[in-house]
Amino acid sequence: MNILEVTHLSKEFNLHILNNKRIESLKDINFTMKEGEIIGLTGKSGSGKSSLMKCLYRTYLASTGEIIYLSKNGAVDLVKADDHRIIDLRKNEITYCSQFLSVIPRVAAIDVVCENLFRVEKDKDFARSQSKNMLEQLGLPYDLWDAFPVTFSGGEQQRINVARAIIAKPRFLLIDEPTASLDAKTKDVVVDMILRLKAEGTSVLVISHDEYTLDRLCDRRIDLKFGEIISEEMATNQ
Ligand SMILES: Nc1ncnc2c1ncn2[C@@H]1O[C@H](COP(=O)(O)OP(=O)(O)OP(=O)(O)O)[C@@H](O)[C@H]1O
Repeated sequence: MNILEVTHLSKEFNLHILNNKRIESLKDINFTMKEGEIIGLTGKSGSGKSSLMKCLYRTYLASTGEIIYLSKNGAVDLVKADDHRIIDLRKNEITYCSQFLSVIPRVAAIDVVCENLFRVEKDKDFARSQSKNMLEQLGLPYDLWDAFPVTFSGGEQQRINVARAIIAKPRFLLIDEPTASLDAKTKDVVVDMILRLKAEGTSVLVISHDEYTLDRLCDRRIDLKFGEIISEEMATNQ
């Protein structure tokens, strides 16, 4: 069953301060995604990968087209859905993990990771134990668990970001460069965590420039160039 059907999606920006200069970041994008599938979005810098992800999460409102998402409560067009529906989907089904961690200052790493789980898990001690478990698997030094992530290194922040995004096991995960600043061992831990989510039914759209990560994760790749899909390929291990 398809969890996502994207048809004739385009996104353009009108830059008012530059005399209404028009930038077409996505042009007539069409693809479908099966439930439980992992699709890798690839393409050079500026090809439109993040724009596509942001349209799916409704950070950007698409200029034209449809994004039909099959939610637990039926199909919804993410372009036309009202803001309440989008907020509800973000709370309960769709998680977006950007490349960079943004956090409230002075919240301990362990609580940042718990944030999404607190929404669905009433037992706070259980949520904290899940968070500790993830930080341990990701090799975040014990000393940092109650420290504030704003001061962490790039790789440490990335681990917090990924842990926070996947701890509540979203139904649909949009994840941008999950392994970019990680060493080989931690990269494998993150890839294994995402594959475990897939095994439990999560559908994943992942942006990555890392061939190893893409090879291990993806069922299919969609390659973008100048805002258009130039190829769609099944992974060789399929
Ligand atoms: N908010 C915005 N306002 C104006 N132009 C934008 C905006 N967001 C994206 N763009 C433009 O859309 C095009 C695609 O950008 P996008 O960030 O989607 O590329 P990308 O493939 O994700 O690149 P990267 O790999 O470097 O992150 C670029 O030309 C960019 O300048």
